[in-house]
Amino acid sequence: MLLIEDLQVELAGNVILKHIDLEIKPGETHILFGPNGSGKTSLLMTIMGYPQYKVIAGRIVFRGVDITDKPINERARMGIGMAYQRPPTIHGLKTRQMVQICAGRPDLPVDELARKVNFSDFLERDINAGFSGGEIKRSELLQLMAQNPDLLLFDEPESGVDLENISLVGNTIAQLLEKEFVPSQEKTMLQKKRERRKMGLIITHTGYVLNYLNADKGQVLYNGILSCADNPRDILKCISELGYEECVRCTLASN
Ligand SMILES: Nc1ncnc2c1ncn2[C@@H]1O[C@H](COP(=O)(O)OP(=O)(O)OP(=O)(O)O)[C@@H](O)[C@H]1O
Repeated sequence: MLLIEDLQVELAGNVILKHIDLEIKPGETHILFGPNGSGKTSLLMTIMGYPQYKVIAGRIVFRGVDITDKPINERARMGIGMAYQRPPTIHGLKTRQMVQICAGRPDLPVDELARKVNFSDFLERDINAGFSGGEIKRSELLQLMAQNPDLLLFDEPESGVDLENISLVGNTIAQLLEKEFVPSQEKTMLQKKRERRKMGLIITHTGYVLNYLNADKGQVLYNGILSCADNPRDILKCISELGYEECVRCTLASN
């Protein structure tokens, strides 16, 4: 389980996340909505452990361990992985090598994994060098497939992806989160659902990803404050019809 309690985060002298409480149970996927600049990426980067996001109060607990002060590599080892919105280009490091590093083992069937996300032609290119927006998203997915973490953080995985590849991205995310399964005679759908352990936190503006997986909960981050918790499709409808401020109004009214 991921448990965030009363988290406050400062970036470049400004408090960008205020009193965040969040709980993601094993098997759950949460969706994070919010206007530009509201702090969504900052929340994911803080969970991942980037030191420039300074935790000034509160704590982050992952699988029962307080990870608030733990470095990124240790969090990754514990099973946290992230698909970034704008990952850096690293000249001199081939995509194939990066994928092997993510897996932590040299015998990974990289070519087989790459075929699944239509990325075979990019393995010998330097990581992210000249990749288009959509290619970056598939590269990020490939790295996550290799790492196979228990908590997956996705920062706008569908943005910039063309219509042909959107189902590939959506279905790959569903597979990574163990959402996709065919009910068998031995196990019912409910039994399989209960066995799921992967946790997900996905930032989306468009909500396309909701067409490919069943998300358990949606939340709105507005001005650094988590301000609504509801069915993600209901939140998306509310935002498209009435705007983000309505989510804040709902929260204020219910408190
Ligand atoms: N390095 C930085 N120095 C100063 N301010 C920063 C820095 N990085 C981000 N910010 C600010 O922190 C705030 C939160 O940014 P963040 O990227 O978390 O927003 P977001 O909700 O993910 O936005 P978007 O939907 O546009 O991706 C913004 O006001 C942003 O300008």
